Amino acid sequence: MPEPPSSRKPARILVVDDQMSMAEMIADGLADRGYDATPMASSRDAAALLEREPLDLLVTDLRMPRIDGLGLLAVSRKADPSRPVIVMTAYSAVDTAIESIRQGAYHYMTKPFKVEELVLFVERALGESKLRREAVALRRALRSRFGLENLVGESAAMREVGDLVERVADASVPVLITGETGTGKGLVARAIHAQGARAEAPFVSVNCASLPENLLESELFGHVKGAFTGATANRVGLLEEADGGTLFLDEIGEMAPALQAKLLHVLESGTVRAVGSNKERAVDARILAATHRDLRERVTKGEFREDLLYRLDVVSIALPPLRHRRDDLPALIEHFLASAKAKHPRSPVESIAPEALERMLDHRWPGNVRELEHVMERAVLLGRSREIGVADLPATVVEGSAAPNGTAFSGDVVPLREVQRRYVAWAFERFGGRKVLTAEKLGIDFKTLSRWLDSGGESNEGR
Ligand SMILES: Nc1ncnc2c1ncn2[C@@H]1O[C@H](COP(=O)(O)OP(=O)(O)OP(=O)(O)O)[C@@H](O)[C@H]1O
Repeated sequence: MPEPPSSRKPARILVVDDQMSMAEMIADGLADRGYDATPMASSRDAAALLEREPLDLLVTDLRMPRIDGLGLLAVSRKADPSRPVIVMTAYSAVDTAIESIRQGAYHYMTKPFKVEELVLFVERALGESKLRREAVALRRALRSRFGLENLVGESAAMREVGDLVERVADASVPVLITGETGTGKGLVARAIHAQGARAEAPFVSVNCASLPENLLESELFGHVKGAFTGATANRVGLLEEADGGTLFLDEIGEMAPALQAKLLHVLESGTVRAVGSNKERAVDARILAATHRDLRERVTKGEFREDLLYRLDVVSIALPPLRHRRDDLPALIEHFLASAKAKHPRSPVESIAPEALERMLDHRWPGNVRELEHVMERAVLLGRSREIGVADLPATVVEGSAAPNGTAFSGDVVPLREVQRRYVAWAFERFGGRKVLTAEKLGIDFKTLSRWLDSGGESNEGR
């Protein structure tokens, strides 16, 4: 596709009419107003030019030998669908002119017309196509910053997530994104927004757990002056700020019941009422919500409204914990290694040693992708050599890989004392029977450790 015109260069316009004098007259008129206009009588030559050159606009007669105006319109649209085309027609051929609009022409002018009239439409068409091009460029930029390509991971689970994001992006339905902390819920929300029809409109995000109830209420719904002490002016809420775009409600599970009811009202009525106001205002914000909680369980406990859950859970995207998609680890490690290197260009780190990689592959990653991101950044920042070694990894990663059998949450429940005994024995073994190191790592003193090991758990510690 031809490049959009630079703002300094005059727009290039091709004027085609089989009567050369007519084409010239119009081109002269346009040139007088600062356009770079070329007259042409042969529609064949014009077609070749339209295919080859980054022209900004086409003005063409409809009735012409060989390739007529509709033909030229088709050629132009194929070469550059965003290039506006204005057709000229005799009064008797208005039907064809209307057909040309159906086929994508911007406007038709009935002959005879004044050049000033044409100039008006040329200006408007060029303005609109510039805006469209800018919007496309902006959207592309947004997509590359927040789009799907930022969701690293080729595991079946992540491919399914990517697929769902694409399928729901353009719809305006709410999406509920679930998953443990750090699994990428925020990233998925941004990708849905950036991928969809609302990409150019605002993406507004709020963490429902971070604010007390009354503050969150006025953040979300806005307030009018005097609604409460301190409300010294009207304030537009986030729902309205996100009008036309997306509102991302993170940690929705923490929202207080009264606010849940107000949010449900917004979803049902498409209107919002600011705190202290009696006026409902229409609002069109797409709601994306995320939680690390099991909302169904919260519903059972009476802590979350079932009707709101149904409204939010039109589509849900569940992000699996990282330990359930270990296939993604190598790609994620590489991704974060590259981004950490870009952030810390003075670091000598280039790669990761096989042993360190092995430890990372074994780790349970309770903090999921966020934890991995931090581990990589730390290793790149602190690393002194080309390779990240085991010593560059935090103790949690190095030691935490093999959870002691006694502490795995499965099977029979055993008394805490027994868990403690088994854990201590496991740690002792892990540190090669070195009592001082084991005691230090467990955060207990040497004597306590000895008692625990000697008594097999019959310690009177803590009694
Ligand atoms: N699949 C992924 N590819 C690349 N980066 C990811 C991926 N998943 C998560 N991240 C990165 O990990 C970090 C944590 O992700 P995010 O904040 O989206 O998680 P979250 O599930 O919303 O966490 P929380 O529940 O704690 O808010 C971010 O920096 C994000 O960019």
